[in-house]
Amino acid sequence: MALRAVRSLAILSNPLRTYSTSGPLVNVSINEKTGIATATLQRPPVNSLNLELLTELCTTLEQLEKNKSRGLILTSSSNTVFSAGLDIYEMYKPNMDRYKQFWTTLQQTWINLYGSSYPTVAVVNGHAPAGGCLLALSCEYRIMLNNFTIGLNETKLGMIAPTWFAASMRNAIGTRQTELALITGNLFTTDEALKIGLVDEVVQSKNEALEKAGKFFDKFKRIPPHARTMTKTSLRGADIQALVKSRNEEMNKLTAFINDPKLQEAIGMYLESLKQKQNK
Ligand SMILES: CCCCCCCCCCC/C=C/C(=O)SCCNC(=O)CCNC(=O)[C@H](O)C(C)(C)COP(=O)(O)OP(=O)(O)OC[C@H]1O[C@@H](n2cnc3c(N)ncnc32)[C@H](O)[C@@H]1OP(=O)(O)O
Repeated sequence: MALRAVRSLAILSNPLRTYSTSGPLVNVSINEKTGIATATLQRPPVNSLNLELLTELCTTLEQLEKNKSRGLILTSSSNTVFSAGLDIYEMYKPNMDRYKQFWTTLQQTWINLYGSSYPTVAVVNGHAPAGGCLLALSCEYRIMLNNFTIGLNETKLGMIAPTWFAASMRNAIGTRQTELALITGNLFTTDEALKIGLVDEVVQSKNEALEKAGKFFDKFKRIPPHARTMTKTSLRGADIQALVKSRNEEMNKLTAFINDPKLQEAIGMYLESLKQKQNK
């Protein structure tokens, strides 16, 4: 908390610096006038989150923090998928060293995004199941285009959403709705998501979403950044601390979980069903 306060106070005195962190999987552009960064996920066909994409995103978020970013818009280069969630191939017959690196990077990406000192908006311009929904939930504000689905559907896949996935959802829609959403593994339509507060606004086009995102950032023009950041930390800090404390324990459980032959069989069948869908 104290460190964050010092860092956020520094925002008041440091001028904005320009920098480039674009990589092949995450394009980063900075609006010179507003200082707002846009990170666009670009791993076709569905922006599934593999180790390489997560590493780029994690580094981008670290750079934005270091450079005292004014804000971040997280979006997708696809017209139909924001992110299909974790890359299922990272969990299917995994190499255990890579698997551990993958989870460590996912955890750190969440810590950086959920706990960022700068304001964050997800422009959800396509489907956002599971890990895709997690990314959106980790932002402060979600603007979604119509006719897509979003939710933490892990139970439908025979998996469990980790506690910090659940905490991110609870932060947005409260305990009751989170419990219902998680046990049913529901994927919400855009309108259903709006109704329960899983997204904040529904729009018809990406341009409209970007315009609304600008209005969200404008709200902070007259708010001292340190007050904003400390308030965010007071609301989200406990969730982050809970993961920081249980990181190793979680890794041990995940390792045992992923090596269960029944789970591997289920993942294999799920991958097959996704492939079959394409053949229809
Ligand atoms: C304390 C410790 C104990 C806790 C234990 C925790 C246990 C682990 C927790 C795991 C949490 C998991 C989180 C996840 O994110 S799992 C991933 C869930 N995601 C999904 O189920 C989405 C699957 N995809 C889709 O529904 C559709 O693809 C989508 C709607 C997103 C897009 O549809 P579209 O028709 O546009 O595209 P296709 O379905 O045809 O897909 C195109 C190709 O992409 C492949 N694909 C899709 N999704 C994924 C994915 N998530 N990973 C890898 N690959 C994916 C798909 O197979 C197609 O491939 P081919 O072109 O090769 O056929």
